[in-house]
Amino acid sequence: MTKLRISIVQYLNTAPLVWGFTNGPLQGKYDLSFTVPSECAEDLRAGRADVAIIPAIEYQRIPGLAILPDMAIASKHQVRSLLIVAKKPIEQVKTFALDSSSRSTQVLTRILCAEKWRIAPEFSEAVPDLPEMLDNADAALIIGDPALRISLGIAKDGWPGAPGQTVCQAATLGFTGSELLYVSDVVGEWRRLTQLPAVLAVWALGRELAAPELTADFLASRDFGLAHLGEISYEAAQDLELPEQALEAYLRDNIDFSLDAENRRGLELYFEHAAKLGLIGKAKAIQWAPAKSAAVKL
Ligand SMILES: C=C(O[C@@H]1C=C(C(=O)O)C=C[C@H]1O)C(=O)O
Repeated sequence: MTKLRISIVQYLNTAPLVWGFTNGPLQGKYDLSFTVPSECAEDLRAGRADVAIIPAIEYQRIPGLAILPDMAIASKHQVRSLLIVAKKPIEQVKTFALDSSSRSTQVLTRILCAEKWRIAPEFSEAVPDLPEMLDNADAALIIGDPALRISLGIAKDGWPGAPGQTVCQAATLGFTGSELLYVSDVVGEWRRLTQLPAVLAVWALGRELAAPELTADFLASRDFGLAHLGEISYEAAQDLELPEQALEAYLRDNIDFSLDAENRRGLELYFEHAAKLGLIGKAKAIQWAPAKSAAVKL
């Protein structure tokens, strides 16, 4: 039998979800590939993958999908790896470069601009290179490990600005075209707007493939990952050349790997806002893949 193909986000935040597949008892069972979130969605849409972790908004844009229950890349209060970096206070921003690896957070950013900051900047997409983005726009959205690296840098050298913002010298982030940069955490801003968490990514697959045994493998892989956060952080610290303790704190405190009731409410409200702004059609209800009644422990 050929192995199911799984398309996986290459950032650290997804490592716990797949640790059972990459470093645990389910190693070798599936055919794994790693890329940025926007490409994971394209892999599923184009049939290059059978299962993918997709930006949550893409569930609304790709027909015929089911979502695996109880798991996600979500964040309750502050995420640290989804950042808006602006050359001026956010209310004055007129041009905005959006990380082309992102789909979910691009939409969150547009919602925040329209409904929180009441600005209507001109948006463009760009590869995640902060100095280049800020050479061409007043503000930039950057996601994933490159954003986490920025967060860890400004934790040392920045200072608090307006509520939820950090201000730093532009030079701290390797940018010379302005004196100060204003950094906002996208989940922090979303939480202040809605009092709810943000769900960034979900496991999705074609409905015909959804089966309790498959859901059970993904849940078991996630639980195996959560039991090995120390090991995951140790390995990531070597790869990313970032401090192990800070990476472990990020995985424990900033990322939430569940789809609990509060996260599901956050996700539904997000779909409603996106539909209201015309970024998706009318939001469709979530079709869940079936699960076994009791979790399996690896
Ligand atoms: C928390 C994050 O969430 C990611 C953000 C995504 C998006 O903006 O489309 C998609 C997948 C997630 O892995 C992150 O990458 O830092």
